Amino acid sequence: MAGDEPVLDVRDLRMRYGTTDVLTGVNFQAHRGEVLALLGPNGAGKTTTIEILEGFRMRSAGEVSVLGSDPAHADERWRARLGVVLQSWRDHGKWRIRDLLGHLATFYEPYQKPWDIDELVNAVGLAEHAHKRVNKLSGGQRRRLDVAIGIVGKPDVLFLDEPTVGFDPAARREFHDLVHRLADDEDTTILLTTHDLAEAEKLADRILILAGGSVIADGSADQLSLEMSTESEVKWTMRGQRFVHATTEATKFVHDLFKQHGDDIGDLEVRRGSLEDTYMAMVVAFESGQHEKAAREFVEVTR
Ligand SMILES: Nc1ncnc2c1ncn2[C@@H]1O[C@H](COP(=O)(O)OP(=O)(O)OP(=O)(O)O)[C@@H](O)[C@H]1O
Repeated sequence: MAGDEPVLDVRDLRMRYGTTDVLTGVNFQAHRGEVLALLGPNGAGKTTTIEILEGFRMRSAGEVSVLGSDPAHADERWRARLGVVLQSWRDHGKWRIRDLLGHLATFYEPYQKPWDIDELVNAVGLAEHAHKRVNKLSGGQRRRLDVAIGIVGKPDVLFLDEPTVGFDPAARREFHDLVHRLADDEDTTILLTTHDLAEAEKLADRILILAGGSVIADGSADQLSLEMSTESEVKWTMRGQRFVHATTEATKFVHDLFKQHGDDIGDLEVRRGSLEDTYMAMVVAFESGQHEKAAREFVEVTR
């Protein structure tokens, strides 16, 4: 695979369950070391998309390439370059953590050098539980183990389906550091789904919003915020009083504020609209567009 070829290349991907079209033409690419967050309402088709890319589910139509191969026809060597963290992992209850990870690592050995198990157990924050049985772990610790299982083979591509559900704030922060480390130091390409928009904003180089069967937005959190002209919040103090103003033109507003009040302004703070504001605006705009379209079509049909 050439260096500049996309690691993930999805063109006009379609998926139909029975008579229901869930994906109606999904398009996106990802390059080496990029972190993508796939967002969208419940039932939008995020897990379906990821499962097709993992080779776990056959698509109805479209072209998909992962690491230069079609997941529907890829071999063991290809699979060994993939890391997968599912929404819930199968039960390995009786295994001790260190033994389980060591055992799983042997599957990757013919193809590439897996993680050193002690280093891995440390990286996911399970060092003090390494000799415990899986069924003795708490929910959050289980999830950490899921992540360890997903990355034990040092994958080139990592798929994470809602990886931090059940994590406490410390585990969440450790996990974010781990994702940055994998992307920056190991050049791992990462596609994750999450409903935690602050997490997506923190982790992802690019955000994809899936709605109505296709990708309705693709860009960095900043780009999407600009596209939707999401309002920023400007806060300042003046003569002992606090002020707040919401504006889509924060720079101009601050400039005018200083022109008018100069040195009287103190404690100035500008907060760009969060990804949550942008996401909500985009999904609401998309859904109201869909309703209008459906209403127009209804009028046309009944005319
Ligand atoms: N095996 C299946 N057979 C029939 N329908 C399915 C199947 N799997 C998923 N679906 C349907 O496809 C749609 C998309 O499901 P999917 O799990 O991909 O969505 P999602 O975006 O991951 O949702 P969530 O945010 O709730 O996890 C849903 O309406 C779901 O009911």
